[in-house]
Amino acid sequence: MVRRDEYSFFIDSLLTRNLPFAAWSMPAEHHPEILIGQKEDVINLSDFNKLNGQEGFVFAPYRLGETSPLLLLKPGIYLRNYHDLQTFHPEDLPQCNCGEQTVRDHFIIDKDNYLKDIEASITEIRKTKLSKVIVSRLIPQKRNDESIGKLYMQLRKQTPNAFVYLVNLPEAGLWMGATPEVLLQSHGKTLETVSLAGTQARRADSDYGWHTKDIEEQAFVSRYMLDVFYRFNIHPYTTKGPETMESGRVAHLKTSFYFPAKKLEDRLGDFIAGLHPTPAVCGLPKSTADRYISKIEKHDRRYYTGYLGPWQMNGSVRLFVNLRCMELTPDRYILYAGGGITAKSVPEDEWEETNNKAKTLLSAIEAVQNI
Ligand SMILES: C=C(O[C@@H]1C=C(C(=O)O)C=C[C@H]1O)C(=O)O
Repeated sequence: MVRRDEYSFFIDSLLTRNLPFAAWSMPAEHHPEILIGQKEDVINLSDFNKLNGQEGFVFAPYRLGETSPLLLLKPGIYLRNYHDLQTFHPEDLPQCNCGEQTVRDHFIIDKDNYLKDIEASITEIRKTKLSKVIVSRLIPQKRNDESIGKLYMQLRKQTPNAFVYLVNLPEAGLWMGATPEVLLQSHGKTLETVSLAGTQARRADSDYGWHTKDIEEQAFVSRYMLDVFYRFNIHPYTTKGPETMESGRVAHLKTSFYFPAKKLEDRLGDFIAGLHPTPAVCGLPKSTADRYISKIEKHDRRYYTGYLGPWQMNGSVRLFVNLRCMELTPDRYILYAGGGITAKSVPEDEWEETNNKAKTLLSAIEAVQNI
């Protein structure tokens, strides 16, 4: 058996036992990592700043709520490469008594109503203090009896430059995604955070030019990062970008910010609570945009535009914003996609942008359904 088949079989065995786990691979790294636990290893944190002093795999929602708690899977069985996977047998683990997944309603907006919402958002931006808001929608896709392990392998193969994950946690459910956006990542003694915004379809020739709308939108996010740095007394720092970053079927504008980790020490949890949600997924001014999102979006974002990743495991932090993701229900995949609306937005283009963002996951689903 090739390694990929073994790994997909491994994932399917964990799912059969309904075990809580998080599987992931880092951008441009090919080895699999997986953390497996039991029900009691999943803890529910009451607030974003409660991460200080904790360790494990974090799965955080966009907004804290009863249906979407902030979860941490504590370090239990941690496998870090193919060799670890080969020597471990999920068949030996007991079935988890984690309860069935809650069946939820998902509000699916049609194109006409989405375009109307984007029009309304542009009008709101022109006449109020709101300068940018991220509006999102859900895209359903039929789930047949394909192997989820195979689907995860397919997504890993198609998007090697993303943080590709599959998470199964009681209360949150089953989620998969391939996100390009770093929230906070350590490189030895340095921390990196990123401002990512502006989207266009990926080009075969990689010869990208950017419109003012995208350049401004990304600059808004960078500006916000600097405000947070100021509040946490982070200086000096270095920057790289803005530069084009390709991911899946789209490309974005990205600036990376680097600073010494010792600037934060035991305040890392507070820093994350200060950053999240960034204007890349919410808008500006942040609280006005957040209120507007509650009003305009008829669906619950749950973990989409939240963040996830290994937190303080082996002393490092690798958190990503939960984009290009979907919730797996027994009969449907529910994809989440959105885009930043500014005064210069064109509704039809925004609709297309969400379609382009969803293509990464849709093409992986199609590939495994057509085997
Ligand atoms: C909101 C999403 O992506 C965010 C919005 C972007 C934009 O508006 O151009 C670009 C990257 C992300 O920060 C999404 O993928 O759903």
